[in-house]
Amino acid sequence: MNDPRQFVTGLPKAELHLHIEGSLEPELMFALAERNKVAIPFGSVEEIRAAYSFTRLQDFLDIYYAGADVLRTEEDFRDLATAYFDRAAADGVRHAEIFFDPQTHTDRGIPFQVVADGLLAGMAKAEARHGLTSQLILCFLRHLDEDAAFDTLKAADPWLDRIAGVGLDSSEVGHPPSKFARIFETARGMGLKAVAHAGEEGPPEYVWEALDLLHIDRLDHGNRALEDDRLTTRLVETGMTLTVCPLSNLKLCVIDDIAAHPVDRMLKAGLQATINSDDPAYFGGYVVDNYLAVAQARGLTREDMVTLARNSFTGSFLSEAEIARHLTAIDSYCEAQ
Ligand SMILES: Nc1ncnc2[nH]cnc12
Ligand SMILES: [Zn+2]
Repeated sequence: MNDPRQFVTGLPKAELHLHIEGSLEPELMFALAERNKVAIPFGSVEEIRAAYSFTRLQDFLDIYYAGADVLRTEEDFRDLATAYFDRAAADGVRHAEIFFDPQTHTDRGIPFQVVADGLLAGMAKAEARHGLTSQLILCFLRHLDEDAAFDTLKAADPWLDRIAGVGLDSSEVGHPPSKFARIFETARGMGLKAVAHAGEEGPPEYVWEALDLLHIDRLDHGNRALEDDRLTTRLVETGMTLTVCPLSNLKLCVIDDIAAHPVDRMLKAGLQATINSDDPAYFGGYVVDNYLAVAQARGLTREDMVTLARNSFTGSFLSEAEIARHLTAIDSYCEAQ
């Protein structure tokens, strides 16, 4: 098969870095605004898309939190998740570990139950419809304080058997992982996995803190870890999975040009890099678009793409048996090419 898009689409893969609120496409934003009689500051879908021009993470976050205001009911969260899973399934995603930001909703008066049950309904539907499995990762907003994170974990208590782990997202610089050491310790003590955004805009020191203070199982982004050789060695030696998001890096100006993306340097260094879409509705592409963007810009081989797909399963929170089943599916796919 010569067409790279066809090859990458057919390649079984997992998506490990996806903010479900960041999959809210302008069309659905518009439809939900109408359904819920919520005023939005845009006259058309085109106007919304035209506003998606960012020079740094905070520009994006401001518009992303504003967009989430149209999400009001369980049905809205279910429809949001369903739209993402339908799109992901079309991209050959077999398993997804999705982030959600409960505080973005509870702070607007939307109960945790509405958010969680809506998303879980979408997840069940995706498994029935596409055989696509998924897990939920509850993210704490790092621009808020530790008490707010503890309140959120308490609100999540009845759902903890359906939540795989906790994460840390939002404005990175000025909000180091150390601010959340105690909540991560509590969450890990409850048996939850731990992930954190670090080294996206923040310095390598934040990645060190995520490792040493939050004891993360997976590192979200991690681009700036490459600035520190000792840190890179630590990540390689511990087999830490990095959830890398090329189009996000480009749109948020973490890199100036996609041709400067470090994913092949990461692979060459021995890092367990994976490819993900982060906030696809805002950054102009789903997971296959992200693979293809770096494949083209950095001359990745098919072998590299297979490595990235394999890493997405080995870095997932699936059981060993489930990981082995997906890796066998990748082998069978490659043999059939
Ligand atoms: N790329 C990103 N970095 C930090 N917080 C986020 N929330 C949604 N997308 C994010
Ligand atoms: Zn992210």
